[in-house]
Amino acid sequence: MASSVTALARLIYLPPSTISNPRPFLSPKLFFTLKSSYSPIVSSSISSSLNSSIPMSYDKQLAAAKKAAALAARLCQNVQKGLLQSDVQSKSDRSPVTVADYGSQVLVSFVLQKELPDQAFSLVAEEDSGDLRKEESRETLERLTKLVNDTIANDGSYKVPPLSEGDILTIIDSGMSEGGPNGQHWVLDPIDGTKGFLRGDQYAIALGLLDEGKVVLGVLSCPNLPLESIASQHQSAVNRAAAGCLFSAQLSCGTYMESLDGSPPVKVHVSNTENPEEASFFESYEAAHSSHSLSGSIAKKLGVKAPPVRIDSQAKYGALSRGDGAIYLRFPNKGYREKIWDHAAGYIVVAEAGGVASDAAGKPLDFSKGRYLDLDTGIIVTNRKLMPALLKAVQDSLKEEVLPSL
Ligand SMILES: Nc1ncnc2c1ncn2[C@@H]1O[C@H](COP(=O)(O)O)[C@@H](O)[C@H]1OP(=O)(O)O
Ligand SMILES: [Mg+2]
Ligand SMILES: [Mg+2]
Ligand SMILES: [Mg+2]
Repeated sequence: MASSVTALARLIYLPPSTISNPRPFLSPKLFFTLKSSYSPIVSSSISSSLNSSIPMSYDKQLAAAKKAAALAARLCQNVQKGLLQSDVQSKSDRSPVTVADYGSQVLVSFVLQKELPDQAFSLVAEEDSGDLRKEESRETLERLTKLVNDTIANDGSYKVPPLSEGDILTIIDSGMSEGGPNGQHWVLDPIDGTKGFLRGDQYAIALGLLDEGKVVLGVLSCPNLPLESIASQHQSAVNRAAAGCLFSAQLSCGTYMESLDGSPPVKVHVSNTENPEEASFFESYEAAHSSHSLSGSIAKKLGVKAPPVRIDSQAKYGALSRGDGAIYLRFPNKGYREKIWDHAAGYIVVAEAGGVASDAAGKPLDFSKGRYLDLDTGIIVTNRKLMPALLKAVQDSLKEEVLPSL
């Protein structure tokens, strides 16, 4: 390493003392500009030597991710307002949801590429343009294009000509990356918790960044999540409280929450409780997404007294990261394959707040395998003190229960 840094120092005329302690003399910006523009061999040997002791900064990517997820939330909120006003919940027509899912994906991809023009762009996202290209989707595509252009124009940050329908389709398909263990990949669920979105309940725009297969930052935009704890509130009271939370986390930097209207961020921490009797637990609102009977039996074995808090989407990870509850249990039907966009952002939001997520066998979640998580049975999330007892209760309950097949 010393020889690489010596060569770099000579090239850019840094003082000799920089060679033994390079980082303080290089602002993060200059350091990463140098790192990316210097020859690949030297730059990789510098970065691997430095990475072992100095954490990489993802500040710029985090700022872009927050902006993207907040703008997408605005589009989703507008669609959801219209959806509830037109009482479309009682109809089988799900097109407004589709418009919001696609619109959110377009805005996130658009903002990331505008904010980070010098970086290679790879996005693993839930939606693709296949259905939108069909003749019967003409009206949806028209409406989507207007919605996206109106949101960009109202925001005012980007002076660009309106996007065409063709642009919209192309941007949606920028999310078709396969991810994997090498390089950086954004991971996006443009609306996580579609059923909650339809009901007017919880949903999240979930955006994470993988670097060499590890989640290094995550943002959860939760437009309907109350700013105050939802620990034991009744759902109707929860719905009336001031809402709209943006969680953000970066590796080794903690987790922060701010309001979507722009209050200053506050650091959050998971519940510290070691006593299961004081712990409450989250699970899916939808019984089809996660076995309520299995989590009920686990909670009972563990000694949890409180009834489950059932909400949709990765808002559960956000709520857990600020200590609203201490446990999140997720046991989909046998055969259901979890996607990385359903957990990447939530995973780091909880981990940086002091929590831990694993599969039902206690293995850490592995985001490096492509679009799917390859895991055993379910996902469990809690604080570090409760994890051993939770894992035992999970394994004992799993022995007793056979999950239904899909
Ligand atoms: N059959 C299913 N089992 C488990 N999860 C599902 C199923 N169908 C959809 N999902 C996904 O589960 C997540 C929400 O679950 P929950 O709200 O219960 O935590 C969403 O990512 C949702 O996808 P989507 O992103 O399309 O809404
Ligand atoms: Mg999802
Ligand atoms: Mg989704
Ligand atoms: Mg979906």
